[in-house]
Amino acid sequence: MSEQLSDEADEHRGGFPVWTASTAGPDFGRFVEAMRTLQDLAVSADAPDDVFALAADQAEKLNELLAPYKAAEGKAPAGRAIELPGRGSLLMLPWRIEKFDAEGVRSRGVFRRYHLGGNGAAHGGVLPLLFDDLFGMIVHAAGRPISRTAYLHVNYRKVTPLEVPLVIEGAVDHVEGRKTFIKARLTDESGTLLADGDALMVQLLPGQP
Ligand SMILES: CCCCCCCCCC(=O)SCCNC(=O)CCNC(=O)[C@H](O)C(C)(C)COP(=O)(O)OP(=O)(O)OC[C@H]1O[C@@H](n2cnc3c(N)ncnc32)[C@H](O)[C@@H]1OP(=O)(O)O
Repeated sequence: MSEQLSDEADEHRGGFPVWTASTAGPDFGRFVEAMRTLQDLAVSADAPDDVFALAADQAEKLNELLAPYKAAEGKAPAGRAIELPGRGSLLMLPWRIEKFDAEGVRSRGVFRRYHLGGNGAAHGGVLPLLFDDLFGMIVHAAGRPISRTAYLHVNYRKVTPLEVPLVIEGAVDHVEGRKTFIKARLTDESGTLLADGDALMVQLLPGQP
């Protein structure tokens, strides 16, 4: 990430660094998808111990392969590969953005086995992650200065299923000075409301992390 911030940029970015999109090659996307499947299997496999021993050997080898390439924040393609689900970050939900403009942001995807909470439903903790990431994008798409979430409220209206195509959409509700108030809804493809949320994003002051 670039550390070269002009005074003018600082007014709109607080102490936030400048980000650039990743130019990762095609195999990065394949790697991320394989890792997502591995996450699904890591939380669902019921294998004999000798199979887990082999899996551990291979996972340790993979760690050895990648460890020399560990980079500072903003350098790795994860999180910056905007063409990939979840921007290529395993932390993010593997959803794809289909609308991104000043009127709002919409993305689609599924919760996978990795996101299981209990009795077939998505874990309650992953919904705020989905909403918070969307809220950050909404602020950016609306052309608001870089802001951080001051609060985030999620109403769980129905249990959220796994492996079912879902859509989340939200927009700026209103702005008061440094404060951007945002609302969003998570539905299934027939429009059934699963959760809705709202947040306050506060514009960073110059130098604020
Ligand atoms: C391409 C790049 C895209 C980048 C997107 C970046 C997205 C990043 C998203 C996140 O960072 S999420 C991470 C989780 N959030 C945090 O870690 C934020 C931690 N908290 C803070 O950093 C500060 O509390 C914060 C910057 C949010 C506000 O601190 P300030 O000292 O600058 O503001 P202040 O406390 O004076 O509050 C400013 C206004 O907001 C109001 N406010 C602040 N927190 C509030 C709250 N929790 N509830 C209600 N109102 C709140 C506060 O009352 C006040 O209202 P008024 O101006 O009307 O007086």
